Amino acid sequence: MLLAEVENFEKWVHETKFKIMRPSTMNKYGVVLDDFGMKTILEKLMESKVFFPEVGGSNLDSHHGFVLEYGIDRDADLGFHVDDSEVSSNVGMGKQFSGGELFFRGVRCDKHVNTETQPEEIFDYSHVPGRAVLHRGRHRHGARATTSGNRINLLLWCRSSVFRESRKYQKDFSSWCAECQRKKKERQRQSVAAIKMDLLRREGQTAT
Ligand SMILES: O=C(O)CCC(=O)C(=O)O
Ligand SMILES: [Fe+2]
Repeated sequence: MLLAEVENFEKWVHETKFKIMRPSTMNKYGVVLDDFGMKTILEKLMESKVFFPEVGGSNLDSHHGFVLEYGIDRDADLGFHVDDSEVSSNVGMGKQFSGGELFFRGVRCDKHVNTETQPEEIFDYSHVPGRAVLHRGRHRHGARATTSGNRINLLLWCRSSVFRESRKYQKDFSSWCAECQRKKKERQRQSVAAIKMDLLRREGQTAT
């Protein structure tokens, strides 16, 4: 039913040449669900989530919900990005398609968003219609080209104003940014090595 609504809406937009807001600057197609009466149901969906508390997942209080369509006459793929969300839900809605795999490449804070991907962070996923993928908004990802058929997805970007406010005063995001975590471990390793060196040096001095 939702897909029929989306199709009708797209047809109407095409026929009337009506200018609508697309879900984000990355999409030429796709519709924002709040625009056709789905605000309350999306709020309920968002409130039911308690995943990813380290990125505000237990304090979600606003959302951006939309449907995306890929394939011939629609968008082909989606470039590498992070979402403007704390937690994102991505539901595969069909239809018949090939291609369109999602690729994930590690969670990053603003400062480290363009840093190298580590081998263990490479994760590709072929979306199955009817299944939802839930991920941190800061988990870098993209969607490969849909090579045949139509791929349609329901996206819900969930945000937490409390998390966003608290983030302004922090520098270290090692509880969720993999690069902050690596840097912190490296600092700890260096400081342990320096202490060991110092102890050895002092032991050497007392022995002579
Ligand atoms: O097409 C997809 O499955 C990915 C969509 C997405 O990542 C987004 O809209 O933020
Ligand atoms: Fe995304």
